[in-house]
Amino acid sequence: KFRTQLDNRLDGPWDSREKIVAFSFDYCYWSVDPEDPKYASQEVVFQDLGTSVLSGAFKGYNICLFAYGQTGSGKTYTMMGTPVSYSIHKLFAIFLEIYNERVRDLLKQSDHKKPYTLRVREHPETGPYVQGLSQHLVTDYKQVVGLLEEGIAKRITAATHIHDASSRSHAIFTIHYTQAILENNLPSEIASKINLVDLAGSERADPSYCKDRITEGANINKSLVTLGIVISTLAQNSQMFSSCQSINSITSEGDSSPMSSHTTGSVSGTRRQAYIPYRDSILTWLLKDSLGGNSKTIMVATISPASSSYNETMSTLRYASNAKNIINKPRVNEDANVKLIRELREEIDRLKTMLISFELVCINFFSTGPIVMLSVVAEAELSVLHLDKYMLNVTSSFFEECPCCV
Ligand SMILES: Nc1ncnc2c1ncn2[C@@H]1O[C@H](COP(=O)(O)OP(=O)(O)OP(=O)(O)O)[C@@H](O)[C@H]1O
Repeated sequence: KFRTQLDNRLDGPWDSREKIVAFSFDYCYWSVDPEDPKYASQEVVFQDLGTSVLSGAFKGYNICLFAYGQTGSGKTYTMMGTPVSYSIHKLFAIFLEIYNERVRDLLKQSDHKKPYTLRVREHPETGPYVQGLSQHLVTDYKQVVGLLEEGIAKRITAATHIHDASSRSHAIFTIHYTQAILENNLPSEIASKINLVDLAGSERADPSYCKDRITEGANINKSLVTLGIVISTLAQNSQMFSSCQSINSITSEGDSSPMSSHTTGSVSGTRRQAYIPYRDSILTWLLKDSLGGNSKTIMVATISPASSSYNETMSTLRYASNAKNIINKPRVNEDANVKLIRELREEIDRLKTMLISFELVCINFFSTGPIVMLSVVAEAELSVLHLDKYMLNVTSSFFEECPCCV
């Protein structure tokens, strides 16, 4: 549990009352002074978060790790500076930045006289993607680091009041990881992706900045506001969903019939989920799946211990606290055909068991029945749907002829 103590003397020199605000998070790190015994190094952060990212991706889940926080509070350092070494097989990497609501490829050589932007499109099954983004094959960790460094060097930075080399764009580095496996003697593929998202720092508008800097700041703030709305709407929807789930379980406790829980489910279904404005910014559109869909998502909130950063710190903590209420629906991204074959095989096994139990019950009354049914099982290997049909036919004629049923 994280507990922060904030002094609101900043509100005015006359007010020295102490304010204690408590937030709960999964991990909390102190990394201000390396000499401090509580100091959390990059290795510690990696042990807690990085290893779960890698193992999740290895199991076939989409993973997203994104850093949110005030300018200069350590987002890029946390996201990009982790000194990890792990074995990598064949991966594809892409790296993009969103600057002033336009997407740029950070790994493609471009003619600087002609700044080009890429279009975001949405695939009905795989979701939003950037058209024409370069993909890079990587076979070892060194190459991943090389691409990261190359992209970071191309990112647009500028000096802010707090940070000399502040990132003025949101950056998304994605690793597509495909594993070929043999499951139940069937060749299969598990595809996952790891999204590392380094957001541009939030900062209050300063009228002393030049026009370009103000436009940049306005775009950064606009997309962070949209991200905030998306996160809080997703959190509300998730809470509504879990409260409906608990109402369902209470209602269905008194009635054991499967229909009753189904009916309650449809009642809860009538409670409308709020619309999520993903497409209001490129950032939220591209992170659609990571924020409220098929992804295990970790948010790293970076804050400054300076009392002058009180407002930004509170805003970041509220953001992160809201994000914690979102319930995502991660699933293993396996080959759809292999999944179907596995489910059909399971169904065949289930039906075979049913047939055997029929055989045991009726063997005394209808000696040829089991033979007929076993031949049906052989056919069912070709099509389970047909087996359902055959079963109905066979069992109905079976009972017509069965002496005890006549
Ligand atoms: N835990 C840390 N230990 C040591 N140095 C750090 C740590 N976190 C950040 N820094 C240093 O602080 C400076 C700012 O960090 P960083 O660039 O990561 O901030 P940021 O939040 O990404 O800023 P912006 O949003 O403005 O781009 C960098 O020089 C970085 O090396």
